[in-house]
Amino acid sequence: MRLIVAGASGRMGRALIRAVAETEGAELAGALERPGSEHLGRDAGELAGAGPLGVAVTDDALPLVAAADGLLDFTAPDATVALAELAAQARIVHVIGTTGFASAHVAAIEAAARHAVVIRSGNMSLGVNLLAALVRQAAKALGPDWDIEILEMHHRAKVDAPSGTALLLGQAAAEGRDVSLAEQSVRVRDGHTGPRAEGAIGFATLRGGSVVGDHTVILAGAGERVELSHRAEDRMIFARGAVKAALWGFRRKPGHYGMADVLGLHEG
Ligand SMILES: NC(=O)C1=CN([C@@H]2O[C@H](COP(=O)(O)OP(=O)(O)OC[C@H]3O[C@@H](n4cnc5c(N)ncnc54)[C@H](OP(=O)(O)O)[C@@H]3O)[C@@H](O)[C@H]2O)C=CC1
Ligand SMILES: O=C(O)C1=N[C@H](C(=O)O)C[C@H](O)C1
Repeated sequence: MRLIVAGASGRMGRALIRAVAETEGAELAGALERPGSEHLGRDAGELAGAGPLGVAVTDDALPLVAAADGLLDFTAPDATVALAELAAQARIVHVIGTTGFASAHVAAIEAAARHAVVIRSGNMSLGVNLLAALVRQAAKALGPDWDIEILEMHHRAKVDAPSGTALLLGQAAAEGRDVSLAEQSVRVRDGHTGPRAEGAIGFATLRGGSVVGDHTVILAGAGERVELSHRAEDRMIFARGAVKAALWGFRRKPGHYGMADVLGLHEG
């Protein structure tokens, strides 16, 4: 499968190039960066520490998309929406790891998914997607008397909050309780907040240092607490998940899929 990596010089872009290079059945067909990037023209493999791959970083998406089978995209919301339109026109698989979308971005991605395979997840690791299934089960089993709080910590350069993973875990908890996350979520607390709202799903965000990604879902009952955690130690877990998703999506029918589809984690 011929794959393009967007945001090739980014933290994830470099990991994705290495993941494509190490995966049988995948081949690097292009590496994209924004116009003006200091990395344009460089060999993508050398940029990523994978050795020369004979693919130069470019800002010209059109010819790449026309000749590829899939696009791995961990960039930024506006860039992802523009790439979704191109991927849909070319009917190639678009794997989206980007987070921090507003509802208008999601609507544009859903429109693109009517024409091509889109696989989007706030976290492409096996561990977090298994954790989401466990959170859904715990929220359902423990019921509304147990308060749910989601704590996440990431490196100092992360620009969006709560993380895509925290929102994914919040969604799993809401599904377990059969409530709407949008109606129950409390994303910020400050000042005289009053007591905790009944049924709330709370989020807390920490930023600092080089933390790849830590998430804990706390279910707090009267006199006891259950904590379900995941700690990412290496960005390759996300990159390998993204390549796996692209291979899974190749020649599948158009639609908006998630990692639970790729990993077969849908349970009752
Ligand atoms: N779903 C998952 O499993 C994971 C998701 N992520 C998400 O992936 C995204 C990227 O993370 P990370 O690699 O750490 O971030 P980086 O900032 O290191 O990389 C982002 C890359 O995208 C490029 N980019 C940004 N905006 C544009 C644009 N408008 N047009 C073209 N290129 C653009 C950046 O270029 P420039 O530097 O020039 O701005 C950069 O090369 C984030 O949303 C993050 O939350 C991260 C890890 C795992
Ligand atoms: O920006 C990051 O680094 C990460 N972003 C994703 C998120 O928002 O959850 C996934 C991972 O935790 C790393």
